[in-house]
Amino acid sequence: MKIAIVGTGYVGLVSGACFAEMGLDITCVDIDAEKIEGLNAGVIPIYEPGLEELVRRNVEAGRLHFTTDLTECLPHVEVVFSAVGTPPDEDGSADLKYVLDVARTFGRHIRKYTVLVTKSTVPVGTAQKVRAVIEEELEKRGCKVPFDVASNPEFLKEGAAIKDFMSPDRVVVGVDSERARKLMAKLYRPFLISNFRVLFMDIPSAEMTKYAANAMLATRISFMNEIANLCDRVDADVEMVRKGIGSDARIGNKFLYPGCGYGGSCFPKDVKALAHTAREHGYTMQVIEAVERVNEQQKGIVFEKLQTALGDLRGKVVAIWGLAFKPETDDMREAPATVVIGRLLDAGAEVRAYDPVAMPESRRRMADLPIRYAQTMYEAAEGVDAVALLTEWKELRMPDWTQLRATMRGDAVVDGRNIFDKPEVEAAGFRYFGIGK
Ligand SMILES: NC(=O)c1ccc[n+]([C@@H]2O[C@H](COP(=O)([O-])OP(=O)(O)OC[C@H]3O[C@@H](n4cnc5c(N)ncnc54)[C@H](O)[C@@H]3O)[C@@H](O)[C@H]2O)c1
Ligand SMILES: O=c1ccn([C@@H]2O[C@H](COP(=O)(O)OP(=O)(O)O[C@H]3O[C@H](CO)[C@@H](O)[C@H](O)[C@H]3O)[C@@H](O)[C@H]2O)c(=O)[nH]1
Repeated sequence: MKIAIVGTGYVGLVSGACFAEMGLDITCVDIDAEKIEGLNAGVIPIYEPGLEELVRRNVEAGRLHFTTDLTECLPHVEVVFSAVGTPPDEDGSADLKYVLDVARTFGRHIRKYTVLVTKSTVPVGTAQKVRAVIEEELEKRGCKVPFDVASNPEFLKEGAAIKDFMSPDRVVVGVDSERARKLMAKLYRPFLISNFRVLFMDIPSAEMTKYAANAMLATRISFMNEIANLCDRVDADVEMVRKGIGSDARIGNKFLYPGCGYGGSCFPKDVKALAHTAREHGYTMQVIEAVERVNEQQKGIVFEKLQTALGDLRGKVVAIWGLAFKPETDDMREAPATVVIGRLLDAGAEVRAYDPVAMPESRRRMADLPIRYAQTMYEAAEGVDAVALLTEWKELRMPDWTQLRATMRGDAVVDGRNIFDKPEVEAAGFRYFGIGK
């Protein structure tokens, strides 16, 4: 089966490579000519474990192709996945410009029955808009080509994207025709061969499921961050509390880690977009709006702890360990590091930074800021007053505290992800500041 995937970002490229691995013939399409040129030359535009090898293998096998022109492959494919970005607009709503652009091209050029599947995260009601755009284009052409639209939200996590795509907990598919349903079932069968967990539903429910899932996960994080902030004030240890509640099967132990706030290209934008959809329908989602407010506040927690530790920050030097919004990615969209670094510099502090993979991205994103990058976590910490850990990369988890104590000027360690052993850090002569522990 031949399919096209439009948008060659985290979702599109991973989906394309994984479908190709299952033996399908995939064409990945992107309007970014530089990206496509790079991909055709074997350059992967993002850091995602395992992706480079997966792409190379499938390109070599002749199953994975890259182009800037959707119209070129459209006559040959049965399904088009739309995995373009849906960035937040100024009012928090999802900007559907790219999604509707794809629909327009689809409507202008299809010649036979094809299904347009939206994989991007889009607000409930988007499929109707997509369908209307396609119908409008077909009408302009004066022809009646059969087509279907479908919703197939993606649940992969960056850093574990291939594993998540290859063995998903479930696949959610919103359809309104039997023909599209059969096609989608065929497409996903190889991924779920021993336990078919494709949940078919109506399209609005599928669109809504994606936001509900992200909002629920974000809610757990903001909830735990508030519990941690209270633990700080009453001398309780949130790590004990986390274990205590996570062992209740009704609660479960995942996504209960307090820290310096959630970042990334999804939770912040999707929580805002859900709240916006609700308001558009005359309803205020109070829990969801509070989740976002708590997160905004939490992104400042490391800065506040540095203030507590160091007092006036003017002239103080701080090492930032970890810049990406989470480990195993170079993505810095909405990363807490951007907030902490901005506030430190505004307060007159000097910033040294180290991240195993996100430094090129950080240099690009914060090009105008006077950040000094280091080659190792130890180099970043030389002569500083405090170190602050923001991303729990594996290589940052077991520092040699004795060595650090000898080379640092000050004695403050702010653990924005609660990964260090407080007694061990204190035994080496440091003052330890965790999040609720
Ligand atoms: N990043 C994730 O982990 C993740 C996970 C699940 C869902 N999502 C959702 O999937 C969607 C894509 O996210 P992403 O992180 O992969 O985005 P991204 O920004 O990494 O990639 C989007 C790509 O689409 C391309 N594009 C835009 N308009 C186009 C057009 N008309 N034709 C061809 N290409 C076009 C851009 O050039 C870009 O390369 C979003 O809606 C996001 O919310 C993301
Ligand atoms: O207990 C936790 C778990 C996560 N985080 C933070 O939450 C953010 C998001 O992490 P994660 O969910 O692992 O990464 P994403 O790649 O953003 O994935 C989320 O967003 C994607 C895009 O919609 C969805 O597909 C995924 O299912 C959903 O987990 C990161 O800043 C994490 O540090 C916490 O603070 N505490």
